[in-house]
Amino acid sequence: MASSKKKLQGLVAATITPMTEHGEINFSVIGQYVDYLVEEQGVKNVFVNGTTGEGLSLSVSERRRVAEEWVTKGRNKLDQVVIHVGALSLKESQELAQHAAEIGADGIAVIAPFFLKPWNKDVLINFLKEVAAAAPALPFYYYHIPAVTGIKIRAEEVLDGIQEKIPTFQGLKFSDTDLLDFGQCVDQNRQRQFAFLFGVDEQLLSALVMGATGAVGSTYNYLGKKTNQMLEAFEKKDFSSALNHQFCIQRFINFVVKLGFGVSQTKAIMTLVSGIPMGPPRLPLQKASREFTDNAEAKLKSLDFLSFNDLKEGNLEACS
Ligand SMILES: CC(=O)N[C@H](C=O)[C@@H](O)[C@H](O)[C@H](O)CO
Ligand SMILES: CC(=O)C(=O)O
Repeated sequence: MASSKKKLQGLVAATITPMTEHGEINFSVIGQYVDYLVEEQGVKNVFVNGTTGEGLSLSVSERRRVAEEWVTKGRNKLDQVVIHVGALSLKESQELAQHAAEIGADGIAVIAPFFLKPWNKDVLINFLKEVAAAAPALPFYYYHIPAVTGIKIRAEEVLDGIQEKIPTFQGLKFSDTDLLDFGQCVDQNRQRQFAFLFGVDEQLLSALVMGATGAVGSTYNYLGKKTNQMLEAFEKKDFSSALNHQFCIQRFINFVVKLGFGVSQTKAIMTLVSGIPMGPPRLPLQKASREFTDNAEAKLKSLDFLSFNDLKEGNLEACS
């Protein structure tokens, strides 16, 4: 049985996979990356090899090595290391699940296979169940990201009765803007102690109202501190200040979304903010343009997300 001793809560950074200019994984900076998340962003949980980590663009052996590095470097520093083990091949997914258990990860997550697709809930559950069974002692999270997988089966349906099929089921990572579906996932499972992790960073406050117990996202790599301030304000029921924090985060995300925002841009922003070289993404993604990075940098500075020593009057749109 999965141990439910520690529930996954708070912010979870969807980790970037650092790469060299030649497209190889740069394992050497992961230790530094762990320290940065904990010390500078106050983020103590990670979600490895997901969307942001280009997990589906890595080979199985690369995915194993990346997972090992995070577990090893995160030991005694991070609270939880969750490994995304979803793949198109059930066999690969099971291999990765078993491996995650062997190396001492804290949980596994799986997306719906998206090439040959499960067309209904029962088939999707059967797939997830077979993966979960390969790591029978690890908490299992279903990763719902319909815009990317193209699998539109509502999360509320997937969760209905899931614990009977997958005893290790422990939560949902919900990366969609349908708050009706998300709210119903929470409402229909109130007695069950599941983790409800929201994955649309720019809308996290609305999901907190709807019952989210935590959040997994790409922006917590570099806006973790700011987002933690929002969580604290929400916790204290200071909703006006929580809203100010959310709006501040939205100003940045809205700005980059309009320029074109994805994993490549996340790599560029994180390199800029943390000083840790994340390198280019792997094909089919392409490196963010110089123009994007310059614009993002100016915006980060004006919002005070990046120190701006040469501006004496303070920045123009910083939020308190
Ligand atoms: C599609 C995608 O990558 N979503 C991420 C996690 O689920 C989010 O963290 C977004 O990057 C973030 O909300 C910005 O849109
Ligand atoms: C954003 C997210 O959760 C992921 O990269 O998988």
